[in-house]
Amino acid sequence: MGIIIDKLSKNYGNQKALDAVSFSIKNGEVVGLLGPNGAGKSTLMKSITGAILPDSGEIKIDEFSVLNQPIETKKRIGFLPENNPLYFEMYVREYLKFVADIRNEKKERIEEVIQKVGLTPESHKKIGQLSKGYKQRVGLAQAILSNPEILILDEPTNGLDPNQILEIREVIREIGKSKTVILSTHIMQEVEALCSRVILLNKGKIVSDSPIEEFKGQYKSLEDAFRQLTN
Ligand SMILES: Nc1ncnc2c1ncn2[C@@H]1O[C@H](COP(=O)(O)OP(=O)(O)OP(=O)(O)O)[C@@H](O)[C@H]1O
Repeated sequence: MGIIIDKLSKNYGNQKALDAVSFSIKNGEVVGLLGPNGAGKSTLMKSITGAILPDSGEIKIDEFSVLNQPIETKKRIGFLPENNPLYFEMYVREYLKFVADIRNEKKERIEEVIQKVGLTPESHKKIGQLSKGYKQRVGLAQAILSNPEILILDEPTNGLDPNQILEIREVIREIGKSKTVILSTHIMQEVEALCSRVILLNKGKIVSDSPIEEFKGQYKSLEDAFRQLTN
């Protein structure tokens, strides 16, 4: 059970984005996916969600294949993409109802997720009127709407101010208690605060995969590890 990734490769033309990446994740793990710009993190995350197709290799979610049983695998995943695409003209509840309708979720779930991500004080507004931190909460709300087992969060705190970073982190920590989470970030403190395991990608390959304590034990700091392994 969990996620199994086997020899996953993806090229964009001549650009190798993923090069025979293999690893597995057990249910309940919170995995930090690190790597320099262009390392392949988003490509890996989008491949797990089924949003893009790999050139070769296989991904299984529980016993289901992302390629051959996409409905089963998509049901199990909540995804917050990089840059959090949202409909700015929609009101918060209108948007979440739209998502709930697409996914056949009960209306009651909307109020539950609004509360869970701390959106209540701003939930009467149009999405375009929200601050970046609150927009991010809307993105998280849609990701957890169907109560998925797995959450994939692509740079969830990117561009937020320090207060909002801490608040969103707290929301992720709370949600992550009962889910399998893969999150990408460039903020090392975020990995320390949230993750039990670190996978470091460089040029489409895994250059390190270990429990956070082990990873930290081998280097002076996470920044030091990042520099040494990706330079
Ligand atoms: N649609 C695309 N067409 C062409 N090349 C792409 C496309 N998407 C990604 N790439 C390339 O594939 C490589 C991996 O990109 P990817 O976005 O997965 O990296 P990343 O680790 O998420 O980077 P970042 O930290 O900057 O978000 C990069 O060289 C990127 O330019």
